[in-house]
Amino acid sequence: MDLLNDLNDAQRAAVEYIDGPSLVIAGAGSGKTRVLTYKIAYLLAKGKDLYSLLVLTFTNKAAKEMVERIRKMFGETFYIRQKYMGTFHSVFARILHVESDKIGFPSDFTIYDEADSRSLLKSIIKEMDMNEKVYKPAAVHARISMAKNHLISVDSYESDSDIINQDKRAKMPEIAKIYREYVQRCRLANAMDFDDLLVYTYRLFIERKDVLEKYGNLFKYIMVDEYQDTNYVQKKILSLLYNAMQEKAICAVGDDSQSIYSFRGADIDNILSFTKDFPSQDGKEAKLFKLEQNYRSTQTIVEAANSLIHHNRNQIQKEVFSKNDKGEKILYKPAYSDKEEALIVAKNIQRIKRQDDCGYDQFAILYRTNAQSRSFEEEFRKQGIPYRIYGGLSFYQRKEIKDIIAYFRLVANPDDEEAFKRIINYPARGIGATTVMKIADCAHQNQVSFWEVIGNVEHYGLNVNKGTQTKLEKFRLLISSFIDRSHTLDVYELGDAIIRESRISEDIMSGKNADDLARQENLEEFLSGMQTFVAGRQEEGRMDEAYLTDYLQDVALLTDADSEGEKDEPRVSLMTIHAAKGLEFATVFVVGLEENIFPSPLAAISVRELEEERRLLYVAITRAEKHCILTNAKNRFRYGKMEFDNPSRFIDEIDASLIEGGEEAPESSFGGGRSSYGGYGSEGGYGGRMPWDRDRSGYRRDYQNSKPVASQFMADPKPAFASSAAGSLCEGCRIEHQRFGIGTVLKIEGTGENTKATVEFQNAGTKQLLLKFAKFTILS
Ligand SMILES: Nc1ncnc2c1ncn2[C@@H]1O[C@H](COP(=O)(O)OP(=O)(O)OP(=O)(O)O)[C@@H](O)[C@H]1O
Ligand SMILES: [Mg+2]
Repeated sequence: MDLLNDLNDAQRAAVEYIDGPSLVIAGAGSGKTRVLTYKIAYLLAKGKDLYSLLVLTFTNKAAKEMVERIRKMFGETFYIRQKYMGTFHSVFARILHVESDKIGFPSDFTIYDEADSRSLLKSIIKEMDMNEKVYKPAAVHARISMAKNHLISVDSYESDSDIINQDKRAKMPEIAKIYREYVQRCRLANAMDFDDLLVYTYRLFIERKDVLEKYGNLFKYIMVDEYQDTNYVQKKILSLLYNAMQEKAICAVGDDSQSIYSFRGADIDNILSFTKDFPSQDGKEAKLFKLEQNYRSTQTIVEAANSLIHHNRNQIQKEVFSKNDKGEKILYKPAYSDKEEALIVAKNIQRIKRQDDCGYDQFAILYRTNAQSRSFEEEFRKQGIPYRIYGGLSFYQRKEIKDIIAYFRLVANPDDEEAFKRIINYPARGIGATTVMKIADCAHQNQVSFWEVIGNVEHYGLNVNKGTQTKLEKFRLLISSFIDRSHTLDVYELGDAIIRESRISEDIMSGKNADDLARQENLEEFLSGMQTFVAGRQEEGRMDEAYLTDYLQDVALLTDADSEGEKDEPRVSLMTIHAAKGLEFATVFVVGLEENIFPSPLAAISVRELEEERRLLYVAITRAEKHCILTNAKNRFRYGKMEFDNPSRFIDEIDASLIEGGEEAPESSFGGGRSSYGGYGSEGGYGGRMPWDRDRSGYRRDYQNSKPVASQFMADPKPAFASSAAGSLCEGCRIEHQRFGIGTVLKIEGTGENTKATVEFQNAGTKQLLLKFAKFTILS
């Protein structure tokens, strides 16, 4: 078949095998996702209906890209509805919206996002008179989420002594109680959190064999991307569906070296037990395919990534090679400070952009934690480099947008407690916190929703004065009028009415400062997003379906990597490595490669966690097609104070012959090369010898054999930076400052305690230093 000509033999074999279960295990960039895409096309060409394919991708965006590719193969007129293609959460939310009444959940349920879940937990913790400092909502949520993803119900949780003991050790013995209340409150609000979308799907399939059978008959093929990151409940759901299929066919693709979600319950063993979990019709094992050629990256990048991952003991051995160009070495650029790190990245972006004549969208900055984006944002803004942040606060998480969406949610599902609390007094309508507390009490005593209470104030004995009662009634009428219109207006028209009549527009449009303008832009962006949604529906001829819930579902389930934002100009992408999974960029910067950041300090305690951190770096490096640049900062402002960190041990683990750089800027000041580098970590005042300071790749060994030019600096190892050197400072001296890096002294003024030096730093501009406090060493 022509279609398959642009696949290699191994990929082609994997695509063409459609008669039973198969697993493709292969390294990064070897075409796993491509195999799935072509397999869909292949099945369609063989006459299968798109509806009969269940395709689970890691992001909604990935699903959309698959559809686009298939469209290209079949011609633009090919009409595709991607109802059963998307993330586990979005596909099963779609199924639940049709079927949830069969397990006693009204189908217009709301989806609580992470913020809603935490806010509800916060209320519960407060109501139960527990200490919020001990019972941190995020930590409690993580525990509950872990339980749900392992299908541990409240009852089993309570009666499991291991779990209870763990909670006791974590000083949160009452989590079981919170869990119980949380589940009840979600029920009462007719809401499901993210984990519930999986848990209730599982229950639906267990409790209603007829529903399971329906989907078992419908699906002719199941495909799963990134299988290594599936968790227990996901595997269980797949397995139920699989067993219900008439002809059993599933294809999962994954890479155990890229399993990076165990903190969310992902189980790397799923990939190992796949062949057992999904036996073929005649009881045989699933067919295993291996892909070995990486098409994404240069040889050097592939080899560097391989050399790193080989340090993991628990890894399936596999070959990955590239026939692309050898390419440049991995560039390693250490910086003095986070500020300088951002500068180095910006400079290299400009350099490569000129050199390769490419757009800003060819670059990605990948970091371990979201908080690290700040220094890059500042530098990029200063230099006018357009960028976009994925993650952190995604568009739909911003306050003004969440407020508007809360109106939508309440219209779709008036029992939604979190939405109710969010807008009962926004924009301000004189309904204070005390009133809300009273409503909450009343609702809990009577086991009804907030909305039910304000609709029947007297019946439930809500104790508020006449004035407040009038205000509540006005609010109720406002929302009711939207509810009435929601049956006739489209989402955009409804949004427009809500924004005007609730007076949100007045609130947002009146301000004139920069923040207000940003909010106004967001509001406009939001409205145009709704227009796009409506237009899409019209195009598909689906104006009749209840699409307010659909719209809300789309919005609630957007993942970090899904948000696209303005497409007007190419931008540098900034994101966490977790969000970058499956993506590729011509140039990738992996930043913040420091002990205490990457590997994360928590990971240092166990081999298992350390291996996961290593896989995370493997994922990061393998996103790069042509250039991969690693950076770290010796000094970094964190948690409000200056922190000193050694370079990440992972840098040492990459085959040294594949890396260049590593010298301090500028290159000549320390005798060059990487030799100067180890001096900091192994002897300086803020490092000392670390257990992992092995003499392996050459950094430290080189250092020990070489005679550093900066002998003054090295002669005074403790502390490495000292103001005692100030006595011999002269104009024209070159110094290395702890924060500002290398600079030349222009002028010295004053005497004794008040001596000041004016120093021009290479990367931090000109600064005046009071020598008494300044921390620097003299270089020459
Ligand atoms: N046979 C091929 N010919 C040309 N290009 C290919 C071929 N196979 C894969 N590619 C390209 O190589 C890149 C990587 O492929 P793909 O994203 O499918 O890999 P992957 O195994 O899913 O990677 P990851 O593990 O990062 O998810 C893509 O740009 C893809 O189009
Ligand atoms: Mg992939």
